[in-house]
Amino acid sequence: MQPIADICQRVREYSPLIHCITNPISINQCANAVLAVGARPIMAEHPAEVEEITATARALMLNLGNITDARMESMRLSARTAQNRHIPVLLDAVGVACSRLRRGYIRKLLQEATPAVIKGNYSEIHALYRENYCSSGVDADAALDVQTLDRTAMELARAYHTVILASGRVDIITDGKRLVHVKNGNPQLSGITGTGCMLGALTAAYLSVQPDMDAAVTACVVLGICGQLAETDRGSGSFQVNLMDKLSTVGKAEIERYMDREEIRNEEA
Ligand SMILES: Nc1ncnc2c1ncn2[C@@H]1O[C@H](COP(=O)(O)OP(=O)(O)OP(=O)(O)O)[C@@H](O)[C@H]1O
Ligand SMILES: Cc1ncsc1CCO
Repeated sequence: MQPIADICQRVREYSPLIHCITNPISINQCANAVLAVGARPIMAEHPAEVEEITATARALMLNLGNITDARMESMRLSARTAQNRHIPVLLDAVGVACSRLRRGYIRKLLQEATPAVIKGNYSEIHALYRENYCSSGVDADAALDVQTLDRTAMELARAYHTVILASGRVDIITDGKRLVHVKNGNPQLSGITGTGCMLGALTAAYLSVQPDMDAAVTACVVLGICGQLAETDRGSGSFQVNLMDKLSTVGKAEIERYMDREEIRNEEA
């Protein structure tokens, strides 16, 4: 795989524009995360302008959290533009395990366009695989284990010819041939809203310079290490501030020192 510090460095060097169509709950954290790692966010979502905006971007992030009619229409238009122009897309299946509307929408979207990466927490990825699986809320079902998600993610990646990123205590990334686990992270990351959305935004930023599964691995390592370094006993407000500080300052030395990534399977080798 490409060295993670090199992928990070290329984003800082080129300052790519990242178009994000996302939910209003975590839109600010996502924009700041993209800026912190050296890319430029644009959070445009009006259906009449998104095609024009996507065409100027180096990657597109689509996030289903807090879906509305307007955002559904915009995401479809932007996905089509990105597909035609070979702009990599990160699709974040937020809430798909608890909503028939989102499940139906994502299925249609996937018939029209192939994202470079589909991401979700364990429940969301499992819901894309098992038609009848449901869970409540946007957080992950604690009963789903890593082995189950390894299988689910690999089969989904093969079926959709894409990369699957299943986030959780262990992040799972696969393109159907390679399977990587990233164990960096901190339980405090699940104590503030939107860290999963930030992971999607960071993956889109790294996809702009590395359009394959190494972009997703890089985002998991960077967010995970920054989560570890941000740990605090002062509470979740301070953790959120520390996290943003670490994202904007983390460098090669810390990445190489703390990276906890394991290649579980590689059918290409
Ligand atoms: N218990 C944990 N220990 C270590 N890292 C964790 C833990 N839980 C989540 N993370 C990390 O937090 C980040 C977000 O993942 P998570 O699966 O919590 O997203 P999510 O459920 O989609 O979040 P949200 O809906 O709030 O955006 C990932 O980088 C993941 O590795
Ligand atoms: C809390 C919440 N609800 C819809 S999206 C979102 C942000 C984290 O996914």
